[in-house]
Amino acid sequence: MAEPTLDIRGLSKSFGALKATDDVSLDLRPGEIHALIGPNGAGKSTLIKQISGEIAPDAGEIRLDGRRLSGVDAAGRARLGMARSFQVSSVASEFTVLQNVVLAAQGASGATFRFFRPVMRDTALLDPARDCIAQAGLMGREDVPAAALAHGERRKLEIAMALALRPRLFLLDEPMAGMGTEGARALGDLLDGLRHRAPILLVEHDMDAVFRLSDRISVLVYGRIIATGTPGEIRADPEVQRVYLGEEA
Ligand SMILES: Nc1ncnc2c1ncn2[C@@H]1O[C@H](COP(=O)(O)OP(=O)(O)OP(=O)(O)O)[C@@H](O)[C@H]1O
Repeated sequence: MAEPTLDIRGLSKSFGALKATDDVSLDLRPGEIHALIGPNGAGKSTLIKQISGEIAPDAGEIRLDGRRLSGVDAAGRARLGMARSFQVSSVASEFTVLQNVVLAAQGASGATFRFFRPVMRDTALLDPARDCIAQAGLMGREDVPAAALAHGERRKLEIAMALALRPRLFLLDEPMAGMGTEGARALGDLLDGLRHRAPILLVEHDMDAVFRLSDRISVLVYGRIIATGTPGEIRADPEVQRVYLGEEA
């Protein structure tokens, strides 16, 4: 079996008496979409924040490509290729699609400050940025200000910006939120293709998308993983049925 890209062992985080994540272990393998599902308050966001470096775990270990990440902050993890998307604040509304992607690429390179106009003439930055825009399905929209994009296009811009990080993996937190049926399906198709660029750890409440796209699903309940398996295994798991999926699946 291929070495996991991301390997999480025994991750725990408490807020006072509340164990938000409790001895969580999971891995993300090359080429896969691994979904993390669970009821509201199960600890999904807390887990993602520990992986991205926004919250320090109380215990446990995270490895990216075999390298221990303790002591590496969120910016350092992003530079190592951990692309966390759908943090809307990272998009600059007044800048165009192309400018946003170039800025993301420049930030990821860890380059010190450079003046913006020369950056926008630098083909070494522009060509890969245009590639990322095409892969995210935004070809022809390069010069549109982010503020003028439709909701679904903005999601695509966030994907293009994540691609500009030359990611080793994607951490996607509820990408389908607010998309509508058609939009969610189109975004799902995009994610389906992206997994071959870098594996995806997907937190998502849209169960249709989760069961359609995922290679594996882990179910988190009260901070603990109660099951990990293929969509078929998860659907058939009696405990998952009892505590979470119920009539939904
Ligand atoms: N900074 C914090 N301080 C105190 N408690 C917190 C903090 N962050 C999260 N929690 C609590 O930890 C638990 C897990 O929250 P978390 O947001 O990780 O769940 P979630 O599975 O992402 O939920 P949702 O599906 O609603 O987004 C919840 O009970 C929440 O209230």
